[in-house]
Amino acid sequence: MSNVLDRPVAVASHSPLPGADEILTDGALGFIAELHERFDDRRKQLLADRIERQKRFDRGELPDFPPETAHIRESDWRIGSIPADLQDRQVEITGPTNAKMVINALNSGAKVFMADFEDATAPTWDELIRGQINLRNRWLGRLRFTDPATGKDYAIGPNPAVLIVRPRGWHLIERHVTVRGEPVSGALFDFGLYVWNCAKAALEAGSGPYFYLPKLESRFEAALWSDVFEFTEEWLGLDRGTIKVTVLIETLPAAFEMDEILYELRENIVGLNCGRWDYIFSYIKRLGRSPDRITPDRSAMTMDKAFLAAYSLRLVATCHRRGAFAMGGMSAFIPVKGDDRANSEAIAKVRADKLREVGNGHDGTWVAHPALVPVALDAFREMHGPNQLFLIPEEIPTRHMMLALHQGARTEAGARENIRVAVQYIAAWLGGRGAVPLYNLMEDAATAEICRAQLWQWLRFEAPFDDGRRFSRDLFEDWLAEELAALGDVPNLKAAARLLHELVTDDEFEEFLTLPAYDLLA
Ligand SMILES: CC(=O)SCCNC(=O)CCNC(=O)[C@H](O)C(C)(C)COP(=O)(O)OP(=O)(O)OC[C@H]1O[C@@H](n2cnc3c(N)ncnc32)[C@H](O)[C@@H]1OP(=O)(O)O
Ligand SMILES: O=CC(=O)O
Ligand SMILES: [Mg+2]
Repeated sequence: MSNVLDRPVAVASHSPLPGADEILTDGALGFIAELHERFDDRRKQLLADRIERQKRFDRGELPDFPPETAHIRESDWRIGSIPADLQDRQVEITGPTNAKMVINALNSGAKVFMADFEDATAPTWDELIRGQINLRNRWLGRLRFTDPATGKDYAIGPNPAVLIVRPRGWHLIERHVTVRGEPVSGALFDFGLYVWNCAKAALEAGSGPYFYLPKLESRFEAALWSDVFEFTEEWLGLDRGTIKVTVLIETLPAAFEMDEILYELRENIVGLNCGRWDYIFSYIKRLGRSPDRITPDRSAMTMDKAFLAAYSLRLVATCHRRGAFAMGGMSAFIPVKGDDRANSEAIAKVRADKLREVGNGHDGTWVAHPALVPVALDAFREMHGPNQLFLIPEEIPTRHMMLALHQGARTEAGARENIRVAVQYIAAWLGGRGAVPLYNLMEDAATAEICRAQLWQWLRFEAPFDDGRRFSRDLFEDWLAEELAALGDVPNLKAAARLLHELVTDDEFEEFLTLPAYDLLA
């Protein structure tokens, strides 16, 4: 069902969720319609530009620092002010927006909670709307939850984490809201609804409308966000620069425009973050058709080596020169239940990852689970202060280092793991869950993208494995069938397997697995 109003706004909703009418007001929908009318054509053009650029990468072009913006990289300028409650970003917990997790994350002892409508969320209408209601309730001081399974009551305690919201990337649409019959952008919907409903309440509470921006590919995409913010601040009567954002550098092209992204967003930006999982995915996606860039097993691509190490160091150097925070990223290890030894090993790996980030000069990091907050806080105590903005590394990784491929084997175990993880993750996503624990690792949209992208790349080149075999269509079909049989009766597994099969065997590389998956999402 949809209502098309004259000043175009349309909302289709499956079920009347309690509280939805309080956030989906005429004012909020009118504002989202304004965002759509003003900015959606540009969004679509920028997505088309990504595809054009991909054609050049496919012909062998490699990312480089744009010559036309050398003046931005070479001149001295700094970003605008950073609010008091964003000065200490040492440990940030991330997670989906359901009430229990929001409350647990706010109470976790982390400095910041990033409420995620992107990698950790399967964007069903109910999940999105409930998430927005929960975030608004946080600012209205009325967020509560009783777990029906345990009867336990949840409420926000003293000193909650600072709230930052991650809207979806530019590529996704929100099909339940249309303007002149066209679905609006998921990013503009998530951003618009939150900022409309919560900006003033957040400011009154001494915080502000803070966002993480995912999956940007260029300075032009940053400039689009900047214009969205300028318009929003004017529309809502906020001072210029009230909205504050941290941009994830999680695509290979964006890593070559970090200065430019900071510059375009200088009124609103406070830092960059190493979104390592999408970054690996982007490396495979953008350069994956080159036979000399066939990646090794996912587990061999670690942050201390090759293109990942180079980009972390370059991000620190770029940010600190401009007075911006250089955030680390997410270690995928999570606590292991019922096995003390495996748990200690997982914790030790997280600690080592966080100490590496401190050593690289990062100002803070991400964790996926409340039990990891003290581990990361302890590692970041090594910084001897709330941040390391004063630290400007002298050696800045070169273009060559930024493109260096990880070395390592491709193995049957690695391929089977990619199949198992991708298929189970897609099944969970189709069931409405965007982050899941699998084999003692946190898996979300970004990590699952790596799995399916590697399978596609290996199949395309019949990549050699360590045992002398090459990864062929027959092997893929056999291993997929065997892994599915071993998994047994998992909800949505058949649909997930069909989608994975299509993604891996198609000649074309699908930009995001969540695009075809969204068509299947109930
Ligand atoms: C690549 C990227 O983009 S990373 C960012 C996106 N990804 C994420 O945000 C993932 C966040 N993490 C999670 O979703 C979860 O921790 C998972 C899926 C990895 C693991 O989930 P589970 O195995 O169900 O967690 P587990 O059972 O250990 O949870 C124990 C308790 O901690 C809570 N918890 C777990 N993770 C979180 C979290 N990230 N935030 C808040 N609370 C959490 C649970 O709600 C549960 O609370 P309870 O004891 O009150 O019932
Ligand atoms: O969003 C974070 C990532 O690693 O991807
Ligand atoms: Mg990501």
